[in-house]
Amino acid sequence: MAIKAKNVSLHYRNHIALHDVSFDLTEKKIYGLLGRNGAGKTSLLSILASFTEQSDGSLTINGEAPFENAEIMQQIAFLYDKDYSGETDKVMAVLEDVAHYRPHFDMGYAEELVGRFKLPTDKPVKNFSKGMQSALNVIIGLAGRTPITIFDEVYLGMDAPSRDIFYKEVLADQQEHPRLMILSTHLVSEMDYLFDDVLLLNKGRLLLHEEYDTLLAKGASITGSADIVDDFTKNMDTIHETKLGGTKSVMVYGTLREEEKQAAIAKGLEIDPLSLHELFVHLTEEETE
Ligand SMILES: Nc1ncnc2c1ncn2[C@@H]1O[C@H](COP(=O)(O)OP(=O)(O)OP(=O)(O)O)[C@@H](O)[C@H]1O
Repeated sequence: MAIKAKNVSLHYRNHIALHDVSFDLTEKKIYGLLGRNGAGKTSLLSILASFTEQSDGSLTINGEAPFENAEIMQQIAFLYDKDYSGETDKVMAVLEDVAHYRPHFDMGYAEELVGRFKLPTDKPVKNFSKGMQSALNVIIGLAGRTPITIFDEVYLGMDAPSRDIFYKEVLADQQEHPRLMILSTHLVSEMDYLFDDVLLLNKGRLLLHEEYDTLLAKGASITGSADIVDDFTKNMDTIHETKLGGTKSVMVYGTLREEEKQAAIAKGLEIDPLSLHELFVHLTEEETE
């Protein structure tokens, strides 16, 4: 499976939702797609899932354009906040329906997950709570074992224990049946351990695509006496600052070389790693905030 996006833009009537987005996703791993509200995550995923066509640029999946391409659509599962208000069938009937058009669907696993999420089997899906409907989407996505599986903020309404089951199952099933999986989210601190790679969208532009470990290695917080911190970080890319009395803490982005770290420690500065949550918040912060 290879997804290649080259200078993809998407314009709605009077709004540019995606601007010049380029990336290659070529491995069977878990890609985390992060972005604030309105960053363009759903717009991008809709193009990948062939629901929408880009206005400019090219997007190919295994070398072909996905839009209205039945063969490519077979290879992709797009799970999103679906409206089940008209679904009069019960959960097992819905899953059997899905299994008909998903060649890799594992009904045994789906039934196991219905039990794990404690979904009622005796009432129509339209009467499920929001969190139960989201769990059904998770089950369809996991048991479908589709080569490209996309979960677009699929956890909406799920309580913390249910989300925890979702995350654990993603990891366990991905281990057994690797596929190219994309998880879009803004629950970054809760899900960061799932990601092999991170793509960060900001205002319709792709700010970065990095391996998770590489990205984390680029962030650091440097704390100490304000004037020493200022001097040490004056040529660095600063993404956030806090000051308390004479002590200052500066978050920097970019790779801090080993000798720079040693020099900082020698000056009495403290260097700490940043979390993905901190990088997400500060890299996407408005200038004026
Ligand atoms: N059909 C549409 N017509 C006009 N503008 C739209 C349409 N759909 C989305 N947009 C706009 O495009 C931008 C990106 O929206 P999108 O839903 O892709 O963001 P998102 O990152 O998924 O956001 P969220 O995290 O809030 O779900 C937003 O400003 C949104 O208002």
